[in-house]
Amino acid sequence: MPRAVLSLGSNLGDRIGYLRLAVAGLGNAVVAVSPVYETAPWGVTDQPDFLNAVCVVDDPARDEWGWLRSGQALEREAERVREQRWGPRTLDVDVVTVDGVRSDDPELLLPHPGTPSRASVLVPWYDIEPDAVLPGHGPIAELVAALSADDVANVHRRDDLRLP
Ligand SMILES: Nc1ncnc2c1ncn2[C@@H]1O[C@H](COP(=O)(O)OP(=O)(O)OP(=O)(O)O)[C@@H](O)[C@H]1O
Ligand SMILES: Nc1nc2c(c(=O)[nH]1)N=C(CO)CN2
Repeated sequence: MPRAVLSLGSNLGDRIGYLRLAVAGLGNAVVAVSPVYETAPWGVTDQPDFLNAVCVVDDPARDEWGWLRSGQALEREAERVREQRWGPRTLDVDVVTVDGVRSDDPELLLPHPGTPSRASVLVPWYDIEPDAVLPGHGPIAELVAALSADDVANVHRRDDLRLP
C-alpha cells in the first residue's frame, strides 16, 4: 500500500522554504506536486494565512505508518513546536489518504477526517489528480464542487511560488 497523498501547510516564518524542505525531504518518492495556494486560516481564524500544497508520493517501502513518521520527521526538521490545535506552525504534514486504507486509530485517521470539507486540501489535490477518489467520500471532483463560494474564495493560487 505504498501510494499516499500528503497535504503540506505553513503559516510561520519562511513559509515557502518550509514547503520546499518537505518536498525535498520526500525526494524520489514524489510523483506529483500541486501548485502553491495562499489560504485563509480555518479552525483558528486569528492567525496568519497559510501556504498549502498537496503532494502525491509513492514508495513500496513505506506503508501508512511510514508516511505518518516521514511527515512527523519533516515537521521536526522544520523546528515545529507543538502548540495549540489548529494554531500557527512552520510545517504541517498530514496524511490525506493512502490507497484505499481506512483507519480509525486516533494516531492515524484515514482518510484524514478534515479532507472532505477543506478547500486548502481539495483544490490543490484536484489540480494534480482530478480523477481521484477519497475512500468513503467519493470523487474529489464532487467534493470540490460541493465547497461553498466562501471556501473557494479563501484559496488563491500563487503562480509566483513554485515547488520543489
Ligand atoms: N491522517 C493523519 N495525518 C497526520 N496526523 C494524523 C492523522 N490522523 C491522526 N493524526 C494524528 O494527529 C495528531 C495531531 O496532529 P496535528 O497537531 O498536526 O493536528 P492539526 O494539524 O492541528 O489538526 P488536523 O489534524 O485537524 O489538521 C498527531 O499526533 C497524529 O498522530
Ligand atoms: N487555510 C488553512 N488553515 C489551517 C491549516 C491549513 O493548512 N490551511 N492548518 C491548520 C492546522 O492543522 C489550521 N488551519
